[in-house]
Amino acid sequence: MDGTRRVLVAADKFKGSLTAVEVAERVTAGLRRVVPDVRVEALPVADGGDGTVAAAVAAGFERREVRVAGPLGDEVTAAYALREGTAVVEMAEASGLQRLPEGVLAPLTASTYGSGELLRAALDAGARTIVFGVGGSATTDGGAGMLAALGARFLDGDGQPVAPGGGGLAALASADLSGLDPRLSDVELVLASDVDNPLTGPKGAPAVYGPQKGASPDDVRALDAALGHLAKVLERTEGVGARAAGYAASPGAGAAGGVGFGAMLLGARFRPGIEVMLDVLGFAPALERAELVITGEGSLDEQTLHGKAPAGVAAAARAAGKEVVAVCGRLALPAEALGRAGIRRAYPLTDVEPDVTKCIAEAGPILERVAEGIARDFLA
Ligand SMILES: Nc1ncnc2c1ncn2[C@@H]1O[C@H](COP(=O)(O)OP(=O)(O)O)[C@@H](O)[C@H]1O
Ligand SMILES: O=C(O)[C@H](O)COP(=O)(O)O
Repeated sequence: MDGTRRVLVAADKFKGSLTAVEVAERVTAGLRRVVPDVRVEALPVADGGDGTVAAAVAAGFERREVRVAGPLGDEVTAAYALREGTAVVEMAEASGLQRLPEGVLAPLTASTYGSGELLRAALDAGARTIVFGVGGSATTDGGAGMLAALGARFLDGDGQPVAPGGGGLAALASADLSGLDPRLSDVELVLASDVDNPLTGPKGAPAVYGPQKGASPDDVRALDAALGHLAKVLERTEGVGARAAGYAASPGAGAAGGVGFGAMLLGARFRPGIEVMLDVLGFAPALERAELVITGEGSLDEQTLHGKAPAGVAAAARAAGKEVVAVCGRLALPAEALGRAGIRRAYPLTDVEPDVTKCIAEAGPILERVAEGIARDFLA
């Protein structure tokens, strides 16, 4: 060892103020100001939700763009990432809340059709493994739109396709999965999600995530019934049968408006999003080279402990015996909870600048000052 300090910056975005790439750049700049010869490796991370393709691209994947249907059917440009037969497909790129025209929520009509088109693009590109990162979606359609884009048919009593979105599933009379793209049976499909909710019920997708997509209590009841109905119709569909009930009750089926359920019908294996992404991004070898790991996200809170990126990074780093600190916009966890998660200390921007509006508007320069503090505490 030559005495040079080695740091790995593996943080998620600060949603609303900094991308994960910007977080890594700002932290690096702050560390260098105090310890000019510090060796910093940047590995922006994501947990399957928005920012997942950007993290893969930062790690060396090729960015590919495709025109697909947005949540309401209007065309959008969506990206996926590809490297050596592995594609990283981010559902939010096609069906995310940020893709809603004018940002107007559409809980009953938003469809995952475009996510199915993105998966098809990955198949067209020759992917053998597809990591399907979900979360941040505008949709609650059980993945029916996605399945339709891949060749399934969802018909009403008159034999006509049902209307797009979870609301349309109430009229579902029959389903036909025989036309699904045959290439799906030859690929490894991994469902990367940070939630373990089932499809329906009190912990299901409509009840837990419907309201943030604009669903009223009545909409939640309607969507819960519609997704339950989808599972029942699939139970009597050739080639699916009892598997549908099993998947509906499985952890992760309720991810991203039930797209987890649809992905399971395609043979997807559910894995916690941050674990999958750390593998895909090459975290383990980077970790080996580092002595200090800096992770983080916009808000370090109770949710963070439940499978969010910093918790996954800290768990892996602690298992390798590395010191972990975190940066964040706001901190809502006591020191003991951080300690249990393997985070030695958290550095919120609000410690440097108590005015939260400024912390968001001037997040970059403030984060640099926060990183200077980390350098003084751990590297000087
Ligand atoms: N620069 C910032 N300063 C203070 N708080 C921030 C800043 N950036 C983001 N936040 C807070 O973090 C929240 C986003 O949390 P984050 O952990 O990034 O995403 P998620 O919603 O996926 O958990 C924002 O709503 C805001 O409260
Ligand atoms: O990260 C999320 O937002 C959760 O996975 C829930 O997914 P959703 O918001 O797309 O329903």
